[in-house]
Amino acid sequence: MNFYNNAALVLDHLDKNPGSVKGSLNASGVQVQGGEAKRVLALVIETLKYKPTIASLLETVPLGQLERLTFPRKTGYRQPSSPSLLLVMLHDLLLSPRKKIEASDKWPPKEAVLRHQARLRAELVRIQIKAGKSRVEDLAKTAEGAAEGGGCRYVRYNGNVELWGLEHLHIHLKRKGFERLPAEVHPVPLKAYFHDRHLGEEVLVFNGRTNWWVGDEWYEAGAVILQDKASCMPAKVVMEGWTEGEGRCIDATAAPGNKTSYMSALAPAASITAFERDAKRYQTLETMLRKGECRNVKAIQGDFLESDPTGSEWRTVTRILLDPSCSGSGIVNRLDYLMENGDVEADEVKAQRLEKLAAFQLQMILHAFKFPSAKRIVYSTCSIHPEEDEQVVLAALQSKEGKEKGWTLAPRDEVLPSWERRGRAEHLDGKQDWADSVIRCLPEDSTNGFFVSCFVKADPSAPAPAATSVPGATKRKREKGAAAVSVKPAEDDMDMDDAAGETEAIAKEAVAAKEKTDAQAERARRKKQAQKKRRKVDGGAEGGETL
Ligand SMILES: C[S@@+](CC[C@H](N)C(=O)[O-])C[C@H]1O[C@@H](n2cnc3c(N)ncnc32)[C@H](O)[C@@H]1O
Repeated sequence: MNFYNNAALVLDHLDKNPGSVKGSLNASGVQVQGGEAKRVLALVIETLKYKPTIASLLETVPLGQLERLTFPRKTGYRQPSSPSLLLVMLHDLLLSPRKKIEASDKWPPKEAVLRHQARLRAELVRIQIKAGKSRVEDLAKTAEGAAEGGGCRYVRYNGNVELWGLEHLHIHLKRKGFERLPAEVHPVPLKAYFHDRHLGEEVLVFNGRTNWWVGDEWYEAGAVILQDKASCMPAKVVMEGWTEGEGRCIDATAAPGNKTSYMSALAPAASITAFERDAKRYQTLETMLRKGECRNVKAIQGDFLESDPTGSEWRTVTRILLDPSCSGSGIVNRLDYLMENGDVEADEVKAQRLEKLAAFQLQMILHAFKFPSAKRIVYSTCSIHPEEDEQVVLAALQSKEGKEKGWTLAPRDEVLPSWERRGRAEHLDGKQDWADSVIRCLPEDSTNGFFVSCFVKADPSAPAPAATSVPGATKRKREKGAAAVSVKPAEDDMDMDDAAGETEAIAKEAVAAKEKTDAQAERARRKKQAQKKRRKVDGGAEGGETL
């Protein structure tokens, strides 16, 4: 497609010979005139405005590596791995008003880019969130801002990879020309870093434009992991004060495994079970755990809600992390909100979607409450909606299960106390101490939009009830309140470190998921009946984990 090839040629020329865009058009040998020349120039200028944004996208979605296509010279196609060709196509697909590559669908470079468009769009949203921009157009300004100092990038040192220690990482970074600063400085200088004051020594903060890890041996070995600060928080809070011999831990909704991997590194002696319901995401989890050398984690492909909390295998579980499917970040919805302004129908769809997600989230918490030895349950979302955050927490605290078992919120002292942005009391029955107990994060904090809460048992010393499980038995009681709208969002699950989801599809998928859930519930009911019959025949044997 000559239009894009021509614009790419001009950009290539500009890269090598800085000068005026018009001058480059003439000097690059591109044969266009009149209206077509103006069109090429406009594309070049617009692409230049967003170049840092597109470059960041290509770091995370390395199309040049993912698509190893070559085209015979005679076709006139440039390699899609040519950075400039990708730049101009990505500009048109993601950042132009039409959001479209103006070429035939059969043009191989376009086909190659479109294969990754869902991931690219999700990554763009992530960049937008990080930059705190409500409109994609504002990223052009961000690019200029980034040149002067930009946002932050968080790198977590993974102590599980035993070959190297944290001190060696500092030496490695020094060799790469980075200065370790004794305290926070904002904006972070391009060639400096410091450790995060809320999370501790293992989380290092760099300038948002740094990418030293690309091709770096530490990164390749899994000894450093790129993980947003907010996404580190739940793991840190759930493992707070963990002591050896204390009991087992569960990550109930684990894939892709960022938080599991951090839990594992924080307490290498802890025995952690990671549940993941979705088969494809389970594969990603396994890869992540293998790469991160999480030797203390056992991954299970299964539904956390189908585990039997009183089964012998789970009786010693003391800590549970719940980071369930959510609206895919409240920030995305903040953008939706701006687009949907005044659109009553869209508001209704949004409200229904949130209601269903909240019901599912509550169901997960109430299930976790049933683990007899549990004393610390962290519930987090990458949503900024109180419907999925404080209101779910409040419903859990006010539930029969929550009250009977004495669940309350951990005091602020135990939940990253120095983090200033806390919860909203108006959604927590006006209780300021509860609001202070929970954490909120916003893009203004140089993190993704996030929510973290921590339930603790008022009397953790209360004796655990005796095991009541039967081999192979599945206990899947529906929770009061959650039962009527029980929903398991399926493919809409999204974590901000996992840019694979398309949040726009949530509403439709939630409805589809509900139908699926109803069918599953019916199957589970039949299975239970059959098990009951079998148990009668077996005479009720003891023990055994259930899934
Ligand atoms: C927000 S993501 C979790 C991100 C993960 N904690 C991380 O930091 O990498 C939610 C995950 O939970 C899974 N999930 C949702 N409901 C589940 C359930 N009932 N049992 C097990 N996994 C579930 C989804 O498939 C999805 O992979």
